[in-house]
Amino acid sequence: MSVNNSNPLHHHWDIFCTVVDNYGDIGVTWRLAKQLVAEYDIPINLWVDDLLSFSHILPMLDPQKSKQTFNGVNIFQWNNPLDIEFTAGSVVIEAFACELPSQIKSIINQLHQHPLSQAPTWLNLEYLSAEDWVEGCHGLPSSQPSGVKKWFYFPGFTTKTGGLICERELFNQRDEWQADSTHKLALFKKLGLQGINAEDTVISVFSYETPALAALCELWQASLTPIHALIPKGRSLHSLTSILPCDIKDLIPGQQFTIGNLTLHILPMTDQNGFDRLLWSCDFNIVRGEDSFLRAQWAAKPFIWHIYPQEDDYHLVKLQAFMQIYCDNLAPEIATTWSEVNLAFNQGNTNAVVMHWQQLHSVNLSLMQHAIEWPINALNEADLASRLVQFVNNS
Ligand SMILES: Cc1cn([C@H]2C[C@H](O)[C@@H](COP(=O)(O)OP(=O)(O)O[C@H]3O[C@@H](C)[C@H](O)[C@@H](O)[C@H]3O)O2)c(=O)[nH]c1=O
Repeated sequence: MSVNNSNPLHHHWDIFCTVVDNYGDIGVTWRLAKQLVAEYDIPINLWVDDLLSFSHILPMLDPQKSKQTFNGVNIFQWNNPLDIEFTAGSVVIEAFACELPSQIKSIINQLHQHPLSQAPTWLNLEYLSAEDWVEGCHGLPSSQPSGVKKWFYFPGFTTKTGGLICERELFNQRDEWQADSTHKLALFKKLGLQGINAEDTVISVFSYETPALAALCELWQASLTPIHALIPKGRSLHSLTSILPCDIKDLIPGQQFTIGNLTLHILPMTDQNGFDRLLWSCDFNIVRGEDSFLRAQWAAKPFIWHIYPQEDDYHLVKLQAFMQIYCDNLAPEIATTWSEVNLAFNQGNTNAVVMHWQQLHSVNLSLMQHAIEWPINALNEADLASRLVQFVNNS
């Protein structure tokens, strides 16, 4: 590995991602990488330390292969120390404060100090939050001992933040999909989910563990009309063991079982496009983390956000910050009901979640209308990729 760069810089960008747990870190970086290639024609190298986790949301990926290309993105196995030749491009992104390999840091430093070379723009892509302080921190530089600057890039919901990931054609594609109910029925069939009629209520569930989910399932069993809960094999099911017919490990995608008017379907994991279409096809989505949380908003359907738990319940501060902006122009009774459902779900408060879910019925139409209007407002005219490209050009 050497500093073989002299001006001009190579055009490509490198994105580094460590998989902490779950799929969010790789989910966000993979989505951004695809968009930068497709919409900005930027060659992207995505370095990932855990290809096995990645393969759950990109089933065609071979976890054994150290180099492969999908959607025009070069995907590299990131081992420490790095065992694949690295050539600096014009941008290096460390996602979510993952520590860059020391070889790469020293290449960036050497390029910075070399009078005839230019170092890549070095960015730290942060987690999404709707909190106020984000505006003040977005775009701040931190000077490294060598003098090179690392920039902090914060996604967010206002014009003074880094924006939200959203592909240019996404809303058109969603509208076309949702205009014809045969699309959702065809998707359910393709996923091996049986017995779902066009007028049935369909709810996708991609949450963490919480007793609130079991309480809702109990409520749904007594519903007067059929409800289908679509749940991938994973963390949500750990809260439902008392109603599952077998061990979670023995469940297979496509399997379904009915209790009262509730049918639970075990959902196969799909790629991200498939997951989007699933969210577009359901009446209500229970999502989590960072990426599915945003995709549920883009689906223009009502949702519950099960936020990733943090120490000292800090996640509840982040939840409140988002609920405040989401409810900003909602009538008070709608805002309160929706917020209370979300809070109860996140706090695992079984009585409260059931009570507030029942109240959702009376505000459902307004909530659905709000879900349709929200995505345009939330984008604030520019998505994350376009703001990021502009940020890099200006830095
Ligand atoms: C269920 C499903 C999900 N997905 C994708 C959508 C998302 O990109 C990804 C899930 O990511 P998230 O919704 O963010 O939830 P997550 O819980 O998996 O990830 C979390 O990981 C933690 C380490 C982070 O700190 C959190 O902020 C959060 O990102 O999986 C598919 O592509 N296909 C599927 O079938």
